[in-house]
Amino acid sequence: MTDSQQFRFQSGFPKIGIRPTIDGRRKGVRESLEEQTMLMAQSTAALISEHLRYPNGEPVECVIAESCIGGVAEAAACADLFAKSGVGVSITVTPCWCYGTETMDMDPAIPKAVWGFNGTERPGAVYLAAVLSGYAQKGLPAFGIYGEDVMDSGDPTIPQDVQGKLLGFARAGLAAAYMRGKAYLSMGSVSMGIAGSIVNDSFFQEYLGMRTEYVDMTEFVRRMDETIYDPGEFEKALAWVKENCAEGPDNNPEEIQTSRERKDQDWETVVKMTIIARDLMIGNPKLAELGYEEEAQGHHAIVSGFQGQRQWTDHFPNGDFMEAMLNSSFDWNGIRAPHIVATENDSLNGAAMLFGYLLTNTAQIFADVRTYWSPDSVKRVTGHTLTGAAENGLLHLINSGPATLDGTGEQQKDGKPAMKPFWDITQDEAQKCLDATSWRPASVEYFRGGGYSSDFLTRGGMPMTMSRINLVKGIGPVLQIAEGYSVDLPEEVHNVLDLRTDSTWPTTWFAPILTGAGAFRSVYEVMDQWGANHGSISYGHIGADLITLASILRIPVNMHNVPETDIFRPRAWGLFGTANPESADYRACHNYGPLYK
Ligand SMILES: C[C@H](O)[C@@H](O)[C@@H](O)C(=O)CO
Ligand SMILES: [Mn+2]
Repeated sequence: MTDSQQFRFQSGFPKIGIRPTIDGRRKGVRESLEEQTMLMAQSTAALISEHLRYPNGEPVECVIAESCIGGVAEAAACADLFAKSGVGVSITVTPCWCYGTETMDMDPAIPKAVWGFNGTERPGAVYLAAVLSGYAQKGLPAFGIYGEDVMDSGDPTIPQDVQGKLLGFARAGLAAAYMRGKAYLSMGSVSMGIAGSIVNDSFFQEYLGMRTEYVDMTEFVRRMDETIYDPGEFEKALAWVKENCAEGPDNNPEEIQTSRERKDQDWETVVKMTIIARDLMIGNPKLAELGYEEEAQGHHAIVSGFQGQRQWTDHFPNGDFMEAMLNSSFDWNGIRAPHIVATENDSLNGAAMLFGYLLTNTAQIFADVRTYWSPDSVKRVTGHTLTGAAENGLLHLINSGPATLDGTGEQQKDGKPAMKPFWDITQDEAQKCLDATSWRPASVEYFRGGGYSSDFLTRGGMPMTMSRINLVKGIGPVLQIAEGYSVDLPEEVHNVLDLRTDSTWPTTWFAPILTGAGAFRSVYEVMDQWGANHGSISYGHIGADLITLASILRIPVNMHNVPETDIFRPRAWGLFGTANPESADYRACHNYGPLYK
């Protein structure tokens, strides 16, 4: 990892705190349980560190309480240790009965779970039920975990179903803990009246624990004019771009095409914009060496958005190259963690991208949800009958070039197209993503200031999840989720459909999985129920993790196609009703309110 990457992660990562709770009765009971209880804590920590990684690729760290927790004094000592150690998520583990309210984790801002060993020699699951009733009574949502099958006392293994819940909770808890205290950086203001780019400080502050930072786009002009960037990096980047970013044909009517000279100048501008946007987000120690200590600090941004349209793009090259490169897992500095940047400053799509990124450590595709192509419409204009995952119709996901180049699908997992965490991406795969992308001179009617849009076609067969946050006055944020697949169309069919729209932009053909109910009755219905013009698309079926994260943040989910058996929310959600989990979710989120209010 390069220095600038380390610098970016300098504020460190939240740890997972493990709390082994125990029956406090000495002279027999406690002594007989110490070893088994501590072992549960150790094996939980080992499971987490083995399977989960931080955004810089290092294993997630756990902190185990110094002693088992048999009562309030030990609970308080553990809370002190956790506060000192940077613990952001807690998991309580026990094989036995313990005293509920005396041993519980009382910190309201820490996502919490309890694993009660399912044995019958000692009643871990009875403690679990008792302490969860305490959490419900005290308004502190907690996740409850116990295995389906009864185990023998002293069995040190973690059953598969318990592993799944521990890891699912830990992934979502860490995502919530990591975004806390970071910033959304709004570069510019509202783009073309898009409501999601009215960056809402209450949403970020109260639901995500984040700041909102705002810079005017004139800051880019100042930094370009006054050379407030690393000129050495600029030269390196420009040479790399000439080598690796092939310019595609100009699609503009001949009379409005820009000159070669202007196009070359645009390349220089978009490369500078990319470096500047990154420096604005995370800072750059190099700027301090150049005499710009304040600028070197950056805005502590974990996600940003660029207004672009219209004032900027009416005069300067558009933000597509900058957004696409920052969102990708590689650039002239090599393979690295993606930066999360929302186009058109759509901060609500940016927040969904952030969720997807923190849950998977992979890049996210930003796209317009542009067109529902029914099987009949495709047949009418191309003569082609849609089959396979696409048989019920397709959504055309396409925007003016901000999508991550990882979205080409040129990386592989088990020989199939994939998007991977940066530490699993090979040089060859990064190169293939670049080679599959051409940079088309921007459509000048839309973008008077020129620039370049990335043009690629996502490979089919990737499991994908599209999500989006919408703000509803009177409710607050709600999350929508659609799991599905990217789809390959025969080349001539793709060309006919793509040429009807802006063919200089990247396309993902997406087929949501239908369930036959609600918004997932049909592909048409999914498009019709989408709450805004944009979606964030993640590799993999991550709907269950998104639902767990949303419940931690008290954001209700208004549509999803995740199988009910995969859904994991705090135990108290069931106390709001069990026959209709969707409306119970709304009532629970409303009851608890935002996590940081
Ligand atoms: C060029 C156009 O303004 C596009 O950028 C527009 O279709 C959008 O992406 C709206 O979200
Ligand atoms: Mn858009």
